[in-house]
Amino acid sequence: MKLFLRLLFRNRLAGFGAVVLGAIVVLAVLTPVLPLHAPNETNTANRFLRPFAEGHLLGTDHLGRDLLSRLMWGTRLSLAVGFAAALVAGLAGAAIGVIAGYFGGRTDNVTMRGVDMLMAFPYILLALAIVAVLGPGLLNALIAVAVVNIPFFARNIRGITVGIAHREFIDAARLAGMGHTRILLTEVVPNVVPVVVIAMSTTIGWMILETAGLSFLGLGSQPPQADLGSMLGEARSALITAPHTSIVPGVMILLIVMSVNLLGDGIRDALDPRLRSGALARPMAATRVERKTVPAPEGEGLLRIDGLETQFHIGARVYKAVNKVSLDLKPGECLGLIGESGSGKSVTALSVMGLVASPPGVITGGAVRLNGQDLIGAPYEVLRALRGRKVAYIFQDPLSTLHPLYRIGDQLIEAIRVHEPVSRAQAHERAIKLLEDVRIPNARARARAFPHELSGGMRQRVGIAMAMANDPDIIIADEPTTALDVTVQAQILALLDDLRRSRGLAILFITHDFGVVGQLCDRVAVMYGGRIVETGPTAEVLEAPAHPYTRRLIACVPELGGGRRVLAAIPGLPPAVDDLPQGCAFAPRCDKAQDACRKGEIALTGAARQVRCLYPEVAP
Ligand SMILES: Nc1ncnc2c1ncn2[C@@H]1O[C@H](COP(=O)(O)OP(=O)(O)OP(=O)(O)O)[C@@H](O)[C@H]1O
Repeated sequence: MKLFLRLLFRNRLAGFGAVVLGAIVVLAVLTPVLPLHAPNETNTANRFLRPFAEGHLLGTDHLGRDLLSRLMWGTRLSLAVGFAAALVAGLAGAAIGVIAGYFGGRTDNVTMRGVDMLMAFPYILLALAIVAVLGPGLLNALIAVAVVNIPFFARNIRGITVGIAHREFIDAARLAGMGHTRILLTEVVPNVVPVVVIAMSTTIGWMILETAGLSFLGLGSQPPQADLGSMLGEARSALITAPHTSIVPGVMILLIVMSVNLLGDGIRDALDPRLRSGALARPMAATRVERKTVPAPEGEGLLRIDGLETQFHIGARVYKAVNKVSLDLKPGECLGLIGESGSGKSVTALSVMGLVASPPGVITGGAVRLNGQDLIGAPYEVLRALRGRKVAYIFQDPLSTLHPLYRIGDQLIEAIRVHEPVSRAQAHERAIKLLEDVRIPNARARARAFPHELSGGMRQRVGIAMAMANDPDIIIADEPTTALDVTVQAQILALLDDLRRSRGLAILFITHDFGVVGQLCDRVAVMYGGRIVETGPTAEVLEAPAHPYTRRLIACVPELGGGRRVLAAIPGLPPAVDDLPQGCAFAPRCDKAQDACRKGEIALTGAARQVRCLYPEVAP
């Protein structure tokens, strides 16, 4: 709740709306105890008194009734009717939407076609027709406004429910033997409530306006009862001679609707977790850079990452995903980057080409040098020219990176032609050659396939072919074999190894599996809590790990024919990167940790083999 209020008031306009609406609601609630004239007390001798007349702060209307008093009572009524109509429309619409979306089939067809029929009428005509049937009166106006708004809620909520009804947690609830009512109440409804609240908060203003419209036409509140719409309606004939009688309720309607809408927008933004993390904001073309100093290069190399710091800024929280990471990659070399889930491997890899989404990502320090050229903060055009051309990526799930509606051949042709002005026919021949290079059988026919027609292993080969399309110098492979079975995994690793040897490719290989590192990588860097904790030649690190974390990671890998060995899981969880402990981040899970490990900054020491540990297993 505190977070919600903070997010809400961060939006100044929403805060302004909340203050104005709050003041109006408080006044409306206090109206019966305020020292006001009776709202219906007529005094024809005092007709159309101007504002600030004695005893009548806002003047009087055509029957000499006190405008201030009528305004307060009218506001009270209009607010109550608007809120009640929103509540009725929201609850009824949500119930229809949830039932139609959850049960689907005929239930969905019948209810939604009924809703469509309601929507086919212009809403104000429909409201007029309903009031004409029920008869004029405030309650009937409320019913009419609620009914014409039900379709809006029903369609919205049905859409959300259809998405939820096929999710795994609903299937799990069904498998657990839960009945429909229980699933609806405990699984579906809690997921749609925020959407209902958001939709209601943004439509209350509209409903207040519609109710006022019906009252203005004489179909809502009946004389002498005042609501804002009827006050406007009665003042219509004196619009020129006594404009204040129209202006007073008009300004109040404006204030209420404006403040409700501003507040509604703020509530929507504060409640939507995607907006909160910036996921729906349009990401910048390259990661935002806010670095104060540029570190000097620490050595040569095709790719040098020096003291890279990448953070996620979400509200007041700062997630230090990558914390002063330095790595280097030579031509033709394969460097493994290993660590548990959440250790910062992917964010490191994406930072290289400025691909971390901003907001919320920010590169706050360090340098990434490709052949000596610093890429951090480089203009977008420079990065774009290098992406795919010099540095290409392969991701874990090719199904999510390949376009589902284009043939793989066409996607390869597009990848080639982004960087090279070759004809389509030439690009097509190159695409076939690439597919052959990644050992896709019958490449010419396969080029006409859509991604869903290929197996996981074949798709990953296409992913590799896409990465190779422009003959890059470096491939950054982010867990490319995690989703594949071991046989296919071995084939893909062999393919990558062949490609790197035949083409002199450098590979940054991200994985959480030491077995994979052992097969492919010359050197390995171990990451934990956003920092490198150990680096060195793969064989040496595997043979004699220096950091207790590396030792525990290696101990988790089963060995074929390795005899009976206990696979020791690492106790505890990796640290939250928005709340990293002092000293060594692994200390809370380490069986060798001493007091000194929990203080200050622990340096990465050593040369060819480096370790960030005060009590390493072996001296680096
Ligand atoms: N958009 C984001 N907002 C906030 N934190 C994020 C965001 N993206 C990543 N993080 C955090 O950054 C840290 C590093 O994430 P990263 O994806 O690099 O880990 P990883 O080691 O690649 O894990 P995995 O193997 O699961 O991909 C994690 O703690 C993660 O929670």
